[in-house]
Amino acid sequence: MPTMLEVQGLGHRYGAGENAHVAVDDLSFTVEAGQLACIVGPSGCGKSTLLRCVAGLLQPTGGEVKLHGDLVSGVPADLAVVFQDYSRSLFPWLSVRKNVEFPLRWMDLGRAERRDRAQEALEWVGLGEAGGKYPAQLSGGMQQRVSIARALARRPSLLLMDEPFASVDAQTRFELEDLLLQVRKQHGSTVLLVTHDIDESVYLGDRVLVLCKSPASIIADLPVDLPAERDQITTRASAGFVSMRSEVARLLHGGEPGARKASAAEVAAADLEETDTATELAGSAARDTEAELRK
Ligand SMILES: Nc1ncnc2c1ncn2[C@@H]1O[C@H](COP(=O)(O)OP(=O)(O)OP(=O)(O)O)[C@@H](O)[C@H]1O
Repeated sequence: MPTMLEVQGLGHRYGAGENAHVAVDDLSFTVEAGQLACIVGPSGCGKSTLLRCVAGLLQPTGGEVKLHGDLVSGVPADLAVVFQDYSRSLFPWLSVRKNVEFPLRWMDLGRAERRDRAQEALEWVGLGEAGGKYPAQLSGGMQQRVSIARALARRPSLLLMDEPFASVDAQTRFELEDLLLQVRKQHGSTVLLVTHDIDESVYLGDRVLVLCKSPASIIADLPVDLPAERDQITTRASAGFVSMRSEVARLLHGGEPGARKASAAEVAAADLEETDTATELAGSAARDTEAELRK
């Protein structure tokens, strides 16, 4: 696959002199077209700063970012960002459809095509019937779906997501994660997603880039060796998932990269945990379904 994104020696320092704060330091990686790469790191390590530099929203103080080989010096037209806080990124006075159409005004599209694209993107996220509503009439999870539709309507080459599911409840989070996997499969999207949630990074990613504490730099770049088809119950309970999750957790807690391979005993323990977790998750899914049916 061709390289979509190249980040080379990226650094960002806020302020100057005695008050300077280095948030990102000499960070390099590439993302191939069609890949879903997750960046995981502790709170405050510089994840959002990194993403803002990649998005062209912030001028890095060192290094460079290239999209399709072109230097990023402002927000590229074929890049879209989904932020954590949907309540601040949607315009409350515009209908859902108008919110999705809004960024299309800066593209060379007629009114009818803008409307069609917005409707199509709303259908991709399961909100084809909600175009006439206003954000306040939707749940938090639905509002975040609108934000995702708005990003997708631009048909970006690269979708950047900054903690996109951190402001919704656990059940909605699972639904939105699966929505992302489904959209990504249908459209072959290239995604760079930042999260502090280890499980989410392993569940979603083809690759997990682990960042160290501030200033952000990459301590490991791990391929996720799990089947492409993922499922909230069986994938999360699988031995491969459990082993990968422990590895990322170990690295985040200061472990040496590449120092560990799962032992037979650990895999056996993970298998036992797999059975317990699967039972627990199946029970919780059944309780949620019952609660839904009682409504
Ligand atoms: N505008 C700013 N001016 C000065 N320092 C800043 C600014 N924005 C962020 N920082 C600092 O840079 C560091 C990295 O911040 P950043 O928001 O990128 O981290 P993060 O990993 O995304 O955090 P979180 O996971 O909590 O959202 C933090 O120490 C933060 O206080």
